[in-house]
Amino acid sequence: MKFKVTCLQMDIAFGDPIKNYQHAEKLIETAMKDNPDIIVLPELWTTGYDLTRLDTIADKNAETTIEFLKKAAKKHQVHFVGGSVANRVEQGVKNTLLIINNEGKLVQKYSKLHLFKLMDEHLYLEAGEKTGLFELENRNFGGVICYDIRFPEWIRAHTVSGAEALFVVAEWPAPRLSHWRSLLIARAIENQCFVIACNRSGSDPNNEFAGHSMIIDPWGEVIAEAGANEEILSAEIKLDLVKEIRKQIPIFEDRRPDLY
Ligand SMILES: NC(=O)CCC(=O)C(=O)O
Repeated sequence: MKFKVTCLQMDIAFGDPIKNYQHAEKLIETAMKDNPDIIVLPELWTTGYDLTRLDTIADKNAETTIEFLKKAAKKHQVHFVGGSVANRVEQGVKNTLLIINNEGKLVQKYSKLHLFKLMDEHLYLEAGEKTGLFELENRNFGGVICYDIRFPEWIRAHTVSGAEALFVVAEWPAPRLSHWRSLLIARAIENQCFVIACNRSGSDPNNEFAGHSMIIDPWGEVIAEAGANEEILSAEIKLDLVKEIRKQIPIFEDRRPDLY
């Protein structure tokens, strides 16, 4: 089974959800010319990292963003790994990834587990509590957010539970581009899974972002990589390759969870 996946590596207007919805809508229209099966958006794409103004700009229960994505999913009959959104819930604001299927149904919400202190997330956001496992067309996937990729045991929790591809949504700054690339390739090799990673481009008052969204196969080969600027990046992922590679080097059989 194969899926065409498309990352919308977009620039994000700081603290301006209306502008970002309009911009995303245009990018989705353009991306659809290539007939993708799954469209991926970056982390916090409606607000950027405007954390001090979350009181006014966070999306209550992510309702507006869910509606936006549901409408686009139904119109274009495409699945969305709909990036993450500043999601106002009872306990505070979470950084929540939204998965909407091509019938316009919300199939999963995953809130970022590891908050990134270097960008003050711990001061403004609440951490999530469960995995980002989800199913589309009866295949198993995992979804995580940016800093989460520094925690191999968290990614492993998704692949031992059956994920064949890992989606990563991010706002990863340019000075750590080499970490971004190495960590994503390592996660693909050690988990023998596809990695589809959508970063943002552009800058905000505090950071310049790296771009370089990547689509990596389960052997660790980069099958598509964006540059630093805004770009729509697509590739086909053939999920049967996961089984082949896991048969060739059977790390899931050989690991020793009795000792570690
Ligand atoms: N938005 C993030 O989680 C950024 C993570 C990051 O930059 C890192 O180095 O890790």
